[in-house]
Amino acid sequence: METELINYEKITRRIWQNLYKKTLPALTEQELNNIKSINDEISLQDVNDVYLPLVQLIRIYKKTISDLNFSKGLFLQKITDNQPFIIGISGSVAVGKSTTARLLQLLLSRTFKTSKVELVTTDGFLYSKDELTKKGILDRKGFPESYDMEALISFLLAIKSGSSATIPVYSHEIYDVLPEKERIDAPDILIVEGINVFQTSANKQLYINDFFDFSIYVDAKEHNIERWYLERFKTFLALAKQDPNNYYHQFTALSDDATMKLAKDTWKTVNLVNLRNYIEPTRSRAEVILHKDKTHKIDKIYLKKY
Ligand SMILES: Nc1ncnc2c1ncn2[C@@H]1O[C@H](COP(=O)(O)OP(=O)(O)O)[C@@H](O)[C@H]1O
Ligand SMILES: CC(C)(COP(=O)(O)O)[C@@H](O)C(=O)NCCC(=O)O
Repeated sequence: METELINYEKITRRIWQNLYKKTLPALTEQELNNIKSINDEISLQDVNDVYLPLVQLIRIYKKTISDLNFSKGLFLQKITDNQPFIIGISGSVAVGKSTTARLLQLLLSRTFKTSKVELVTTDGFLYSKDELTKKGILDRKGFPESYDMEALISFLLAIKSGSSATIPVYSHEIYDVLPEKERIDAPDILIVEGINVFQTSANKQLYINDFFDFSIYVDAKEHNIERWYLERFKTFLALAKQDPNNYYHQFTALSDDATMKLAKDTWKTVNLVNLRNYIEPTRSRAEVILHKDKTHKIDKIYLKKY
């Protein structure tokens, strides 16, 4: 990885944690509880050492972009509307994108108290199971062709121009897109999380990246991500045990060995192939790469130099 990332400043955790000048007040008990409710295994040390400096860096980007837009307006002799600040988060299936995104949403809401911070995941833009079946790509779920990228771009266009918009919602429980949509009220800050957010759209006129004011890639070694995928699979099965409507319910009758074999096969033939061919190649589009060790602890941070 080192040789590929020559345009990044590599920052050790020890250096990074000292970049935070403690201008934000310490987290309250209530805020710590809220963070724990996102994922009770989350390390609060990571929140202090890694996420608070990250929020401070985002604050710098936000201010710089807002100043630039103001100056552009002066140049054009036009009053420009305040555009929402959009953050993209990518990385492998099961690397911890949603956990990172939800934590960031909470920390940004706390930092920008008067701002509305919304979070969307691109899973909702997957074609439905019926559509994937019709296209003959049901076994390609998560690959670029399985997403309606045009719809994702239309959504981002609406939000960037200050409008509200609706998004389709994906459910891991039913393993499909839900019939009802979710309304996203014009936010001040939007976080867009998904494996495909640094990929190009089919018509290539607009890149999703063009909408991002800040971007993060969550990274880890393949064998660690595989383990997290298998552990999450087991959690999904445990939750599905009492619920026959849950997609994972069908696997709860299988032996432990058989379920683990199934999950390992899915990882190897679908998600790992996707990671190597389509997700990891987009890593260098991120401003910041957060690298996690085997315990989910962030051990290295890379910040784009140019
Ligand atoms: N910081 C973290 N600390 C502990 N466990 C985590 C952390 N981030 C993710 N996980 C666990 O790793 C698995 C994958 O995380 P998730 O956020 O669902 O990944 P993604 O959205 O990338 O698919 C889940 O089981 C989650 O509980
Ligand atoms: C819906 C997904 C493409 C998106 O992944 P996420 O990062 O949200 O976990 C993925 O979870 C998935 O379903 N992959 C297809 C193969 C599998 O069942 O894991």
